[in-house]
Amino acid sequence: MTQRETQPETQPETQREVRRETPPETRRGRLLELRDVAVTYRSAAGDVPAVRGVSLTLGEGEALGVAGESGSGKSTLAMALLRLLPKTARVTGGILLDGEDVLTMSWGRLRAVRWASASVVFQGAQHALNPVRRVGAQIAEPLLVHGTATPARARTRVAELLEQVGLPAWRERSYPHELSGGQRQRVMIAMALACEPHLIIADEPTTALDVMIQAQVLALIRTLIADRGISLIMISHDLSVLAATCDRLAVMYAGKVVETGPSREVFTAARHPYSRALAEAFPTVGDLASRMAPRGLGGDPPDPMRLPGGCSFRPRCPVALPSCATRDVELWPADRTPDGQIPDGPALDAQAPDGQAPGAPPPDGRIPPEHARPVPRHTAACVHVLPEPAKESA
Ligand SMILES: Nc1ncnc2c1ncn2[C@@H]1O[C@H](COP(=O)(O)OP(=O)(O)OP(=O)(O)O)[C@@H](O)[C@H]1O
Repeated sequence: MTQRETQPETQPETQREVRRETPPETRRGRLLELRDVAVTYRSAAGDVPAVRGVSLTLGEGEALGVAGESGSGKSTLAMALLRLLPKTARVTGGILLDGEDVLTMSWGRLRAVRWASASVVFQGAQHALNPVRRVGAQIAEPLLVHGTATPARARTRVAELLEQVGLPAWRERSYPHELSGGQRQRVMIAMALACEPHLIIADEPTTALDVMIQAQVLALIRTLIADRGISLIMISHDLSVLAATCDRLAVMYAGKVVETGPSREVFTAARHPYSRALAEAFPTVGDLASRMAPRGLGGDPPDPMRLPGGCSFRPRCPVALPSCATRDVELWPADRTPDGQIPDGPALDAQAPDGQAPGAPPPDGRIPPEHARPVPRHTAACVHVLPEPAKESA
């Protein structure tokens, strides 16, 4: 990077940094609603159920992180949002963007929606950018295709966009191979911003970058979406990156969302055993012990064509119960019993004093014994952590 190139302001990052949830008053309404979305690929070997009944909502100006291991269906879900999947994919359910169902809109309408209402930052800008076109022309393309700018205005706009993503205007004449990985990713972000969309879908936007550049690009994304009130769906296998960038997290396993919630809660006090394992799989920067011995996730994700019955995570789950072989994990709010009743006496959360480690019973014993379960906050709500679960015999 040359002296003339400006870097957007970055702040020191730690992998355990967790973004505070967007205050409710900044959310003006619901931008996106997924209703029971399922995606099945047809393949020579048979049908591959890549996404299995996902229902989610995204508020205006909200950032949602979708996490999960490789093969959990994150990219398939993200690409389904703008019907960017190959023809072998069959998508069912409802995808309401600004109240319009993406799955049933005409191709003409869909073309208008892409870039202008919602745009995508693909993983690996090296492959997403056209190698034989100057980056300025590529950033200008959505503006010209959508008729939102004349060629002269598009040129000015390209210079503005490059500056906003921390690149000098003269870079518009560069070809992708003349840029570093981080600079190419900035170009992708400039393209995504060009038509001032309401939603940006970022699929692993920093995966190919080194840690320092990753932090810069994440800080850039955070600043740009916050300044403009753009909603974000960010896909990553790295829960810590998502927790630092997004208001809410959705954790996917074997094509299903197994847990959603505010980033802070899902990252530091996950309820589902898989989310907990995923959060623990990443070392904490500054915590030598966790770096020396990061707790990997044992076993492999299941083959979507051969999913086990009941809970798909059961074969890898450290707290599986015999009943998990026949039914999925149920999560319920920490202040509710499994049948939805409010338990007698104050709930664990209500009683935990400030500064108290989540879930640890306070030393003064103010929590009635029946609520003081020795499990992290909200894991009290998970069927797996009710007192002394009987381990399934091998
Ligand atoms: N075109 C396709 N045809 C058949 N199966 C596919 C196709 N694309 C993806 N799959 C399968 O769908 C499942 C979900 O894949 P997907 O790429 O959405 O997962 P992912 O969580 O994004 O993984 P990664 O992080 O590795 O990109 C996987 O089992 C994958 O093999």
